[in-house]
Amino acid sequence: MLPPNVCSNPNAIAVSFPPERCLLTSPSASVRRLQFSIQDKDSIETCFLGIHLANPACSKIPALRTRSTGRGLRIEAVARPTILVAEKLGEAGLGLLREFANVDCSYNLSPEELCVKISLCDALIVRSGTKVTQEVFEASKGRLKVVGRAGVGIDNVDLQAATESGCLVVNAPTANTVAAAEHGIALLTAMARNVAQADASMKAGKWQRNKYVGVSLVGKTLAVMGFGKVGSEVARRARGLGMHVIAHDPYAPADRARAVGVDLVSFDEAISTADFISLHMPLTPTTAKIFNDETFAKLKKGVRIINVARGGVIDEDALVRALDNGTVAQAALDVFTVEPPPKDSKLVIHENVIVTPHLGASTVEAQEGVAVEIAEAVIGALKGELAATAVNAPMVPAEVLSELASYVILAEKLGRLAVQLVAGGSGIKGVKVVYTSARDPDDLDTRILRAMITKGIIEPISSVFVNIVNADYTAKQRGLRISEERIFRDTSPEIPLDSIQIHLSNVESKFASALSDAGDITVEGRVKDGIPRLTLVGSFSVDVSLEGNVILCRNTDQPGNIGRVGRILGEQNVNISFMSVGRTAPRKQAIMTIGVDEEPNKETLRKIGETPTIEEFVFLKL
Ligand SMILES: NC(=O)c1ccc[n+]([C@@H]2O[C@H](COP(=O)([O-])OP(=O)(O)OC[C@H]3O[C@@H](n4cnc5c(N)ncnc54)[C@H](O)[C@@H]3O)[C@@H](O)[C@H]2O)c1
Ligand SMILES: O=C(O)[C@H](O)COP(=O)(O)O
Repeated sequence: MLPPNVCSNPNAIAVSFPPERCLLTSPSASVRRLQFSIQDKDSIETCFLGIHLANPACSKIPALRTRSTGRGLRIEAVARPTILVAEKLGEAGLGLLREFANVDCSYNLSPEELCVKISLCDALIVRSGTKVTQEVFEASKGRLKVVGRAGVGIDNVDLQAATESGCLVVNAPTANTVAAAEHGIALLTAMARNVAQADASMKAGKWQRNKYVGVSLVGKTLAVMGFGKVGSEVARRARGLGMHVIAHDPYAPADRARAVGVDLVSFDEAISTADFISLHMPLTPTTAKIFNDETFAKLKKGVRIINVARGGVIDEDALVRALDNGTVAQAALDVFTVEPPPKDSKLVIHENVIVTPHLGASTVEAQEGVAVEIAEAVIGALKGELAATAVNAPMVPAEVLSELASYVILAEKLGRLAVQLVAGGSGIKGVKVVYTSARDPDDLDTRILRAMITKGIIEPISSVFVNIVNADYTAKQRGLRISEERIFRDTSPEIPLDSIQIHLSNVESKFASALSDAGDITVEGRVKDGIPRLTLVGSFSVDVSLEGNVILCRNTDQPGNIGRVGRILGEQNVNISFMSVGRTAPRKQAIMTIGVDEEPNKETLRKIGETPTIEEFVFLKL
């Protein structure tokens, strides 16, 4: 049995053993070390099984993940992730999740129970009924990587807390649009014809034909507040009912509205001219209680209101007053400030109000669609893919990501390298990134590169985990100003980038030769044949693959230097993977860049430092 060595995560065991014990071979590199990160102790058997079955195609087995490191190929056997589904989800989505992960469907958890469970989960899927608060992120202790909102509204997820903890939030924004729009129309027509009240009356044994005379829709004005996905579908359907539709949305393009035969108007015009008002804006600090006493005072007397958006956009007490004084003739509500609303809610029991318990998205078709949409988004995010429906991270299309894949690695390694050149390792304030490219700036999305540079700079000098979600936030928190500059270079626009340069300003370097003429620590890299390479240190051109660890030495260019350093490394069994010499001129100042597979011990580094021809040197881990 292999000796387990328990690592810092209390839920994980890391087991390492030497190459000769490995049962795996790899097509691309020799295995030097094998490490299993097993997040759930109960899965150890499964992981070992996976290893015995492994063959050169091992990287295709989902439980095994290969990562190229300076020490060769690192293979990690990872336990299947655990996904907590905290609210009912369609079977098709659950099926997809179960193929990929351990799925724990636990509905109706109290906030305390959720906090206990979450520390054992990598992803959480909710609908609108679960509050994902800062406490939940804190309780997860960094394990929670993705929150999937099986629907549109993300007002029940604390996005700031998610971002701060590097947790990606994804939603399913399209699959319930039609269902919500249909429910809006159902409420509109039911309200106009008193369907719910008449039904209740008949069930109570009455026959009240005169009491339930309704109003017609044709020719009436409907104001759609929020002309997004649901709002525009409601508008389209209302036009089919012969209504005159206007809309208010400060962010919607007028031509999209015109295409549906709708005029975009101001908030005041919309609310003061409408016979019916249908709400379809999200709940945000700006829209919270946007319908209040002041607003109701501006409405056309006898207006009818439908809300299938969020309860919080209406001040519910003000609505009760407006209903009581006849300003609002009727309201049809699917959503409430507090859900479920209190049993004695004056709004719910009001005779001119019809209500449904947040059913907008609740059709069989919509729930199956939402379940698949969110399952795919969560699985993709757990695999490390950038989600197209990310709510708190830049959305980078898959094709852009695949095109930039090697540059993403380059960006992180350059950041990692640059920060290790700083004397003291902290106190960096200004980072300038210069991208040279033949592409038009609009055709080059650098957000992911900036995030990876930030990761490379911050992670070696802190315990913070940085990813694309929290990179900008973390940089800001640490007072790190990252500016970006594009330089046009007339190379092939087929290639997204020619080079990436990082400049750290106002810092001292432990390797003076890394300072450019302007006094900034400067490193530059390029991708050649898909391999990230270091091409400039300070003002010295070099050309080495950015793999493994690197020793930078400054010396006077003369015969014997390479041999001397090579011998010291060889004596300590440190394998040199590559070498490059950059010099200002023959026999003048030179930089020797040596890639090493192993990490030299202190004694080896001391010997290199004492070599008479070496003027300065630095060892950098990539
Ligand atoms: N009842 C339900 O079950 C149900 C189902 C689906 C969606 N919803 C809710 O409906 C709302 C709309 O969903 P969607 O998918 O159409 O979202 P969306 O993002 O496509 O549309 C929202 C629109 O509101 C606009 N908007 C933002 N602030 C505004 C403001 N101050 N005034 C006017 N418009 C503003 C935006 O520009 C956007 O066009 C969301 O709150 C969502 O949670 C509810
Ligand atoms: O925002 C949404 O998608 C709707 O309000 C649906 O919410 P639900 O998933 O809780 O039904």
